[in-house]
Amino acid sequence: MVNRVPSHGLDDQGISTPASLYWNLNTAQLVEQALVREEGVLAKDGPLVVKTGKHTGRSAQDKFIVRDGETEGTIWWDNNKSMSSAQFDALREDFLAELGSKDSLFVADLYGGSQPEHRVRVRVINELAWHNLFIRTLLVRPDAHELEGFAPEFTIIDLPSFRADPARHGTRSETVIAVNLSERMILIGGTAYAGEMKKSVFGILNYMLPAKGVMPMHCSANIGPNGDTAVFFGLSGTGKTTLSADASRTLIGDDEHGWSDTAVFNFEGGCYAKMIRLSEDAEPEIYATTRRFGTVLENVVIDPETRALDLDDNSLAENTRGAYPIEFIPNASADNMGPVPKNIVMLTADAFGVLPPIARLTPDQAMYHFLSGYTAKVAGTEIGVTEPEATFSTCFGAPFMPRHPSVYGNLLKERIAKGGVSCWLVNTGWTGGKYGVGKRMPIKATRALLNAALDGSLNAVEFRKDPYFGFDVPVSVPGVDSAILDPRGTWADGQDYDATARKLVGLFIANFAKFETHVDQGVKEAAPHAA
Ligand SMILES: Nc1ncnc2c1ncn2[C@@H]1O[C@H](COP(=O)(O)OP(=O)(O)O)[C@@H](O)[C@H]1O
Ligand SMILES: C=C(OP(=O)(O)O)C(=O)O
Ligand SMILES: [Mn+2]
Repeated sequence: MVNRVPSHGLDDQGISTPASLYWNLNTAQLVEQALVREEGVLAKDGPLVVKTGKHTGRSAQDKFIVRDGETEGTIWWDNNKSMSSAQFDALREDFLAELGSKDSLFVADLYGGSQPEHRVRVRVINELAWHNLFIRTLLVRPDAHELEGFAPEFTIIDLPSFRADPARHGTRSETVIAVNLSERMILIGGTAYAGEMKKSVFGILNYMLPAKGVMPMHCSANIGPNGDTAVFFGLSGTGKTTLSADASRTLIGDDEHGWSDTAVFNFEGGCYAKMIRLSEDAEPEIYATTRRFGTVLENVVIDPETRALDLDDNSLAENTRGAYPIEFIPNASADNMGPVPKNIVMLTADAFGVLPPIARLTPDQAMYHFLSGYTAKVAGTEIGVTEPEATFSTCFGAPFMPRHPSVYGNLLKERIAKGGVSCWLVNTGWTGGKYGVGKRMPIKATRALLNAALDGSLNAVEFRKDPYFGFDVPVSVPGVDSAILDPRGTWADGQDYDATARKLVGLFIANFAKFETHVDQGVKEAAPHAA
């Protein structure tokens, strides 16, 4: 087994363990290890299939940032939970003791960030081979030469079997994601959901890059045939991954990017797609990744005999996931980078049936919607609960933003002010009125509208002003059923639509109150009105 110990070993970092250390194993070696250690099984066509147990998604309430001299004045504490240095010290001591009790550990040296001058060197130490495979698949893989002298700037220790102690560590539960920005260490324990690792690296870059004048973004990105980059902001489930994989455009990445003076660059080197009810017809590129070696499938149900996948089975999780290297998508950028954007798309999944499937935004409206970060969930699964649930998550990613939203907002504002960028709001949510009646927007319709927006042809059609939100909505678009362009028309009773629209406007206005003092008059006036 290739297992070259790098020049900067764990001893350099004050970490000592009798465990066998597996350094920078490749995909085949890590899959082999995962199977030998019975961490997962192989699916029919090659993917490694694993279960994460209790945690099948992120534990946002269990994430903490250490509050110290470095972070006191730089972190947006209203949105980030704090941990004291003493609590972190105790946690680190216990993590290091636990490392000492392991027989084997897997270590990967990786980059967060594709643009060389803006990346961060991250070392990830895992107790699970499949977690090591996951993070190696998701982040940017250094070449053999770069690995030799690799000196980590940040270290992540990821121990799913660790149990945090609320009394000793100040945590809320046995689960902990503790981020120490001055010691440059992240400790993840008590959860096996692999997405926690990649989003931790996102948090690091979201903290560091604004100081270098780079805008970090929770978005996907791709490049059109004319070299026109588009970025797609959106909260989880709004369609970043789905819509960015489009055969007619070159994929830069599906989730986390930086916008520097010269480029849009992926923070990652892999994608993390939702697998639940994935359709081969609507998402052929992503579907194909479920049929090859190198993909890691989390909580996807598999027949123990035939090893066939059942992507429709949500018995282990609704949030079933697939991780694969970006080159598994046929038309992916070789360097995970593209030119600065021509189009900014804000994705939302509106469950109220109020927002149109596409709208054109002025720069002020774009700022308003960026700071609002609206999406919605359909009502809960309990019988009788029919009201959709609105979520406002600023910058379309509040859980990942260590700094105040105005920091990210101002970076966006500067970029839009330079000119040459068109902004769009795209609703991938539910049409046709109240939930129960409504249907999710067909992926093909969303793609058709997006492509018309991105290739410029949408600018040639007739627009109307939305009476509530004030943005421009196309009246008809070639190749798209005009009926879906006007949400009010899809409701059985227009007055029901109006009542629901007024309610949603009220939610927007109440949510935006906290930003009023941070924005100028133009952005304030971009607020919706209860017409
Ligand atoms: N019109 C649509 N646009 C995008 N996704 C849709 C649409 N309709 C249904 N979906 C489904 O919604 C989910 C979007 O998730 P995903 O692309 O992973 O979002 P994100 O990457 O923003 O978290 C996928 O499961 C996709 O199949
Ligand atoms: C990985 C995640 O991101 P997204 O759902 O936006 O793809 C997540 O939220 O855990
Ligand atoms: Mn995604």
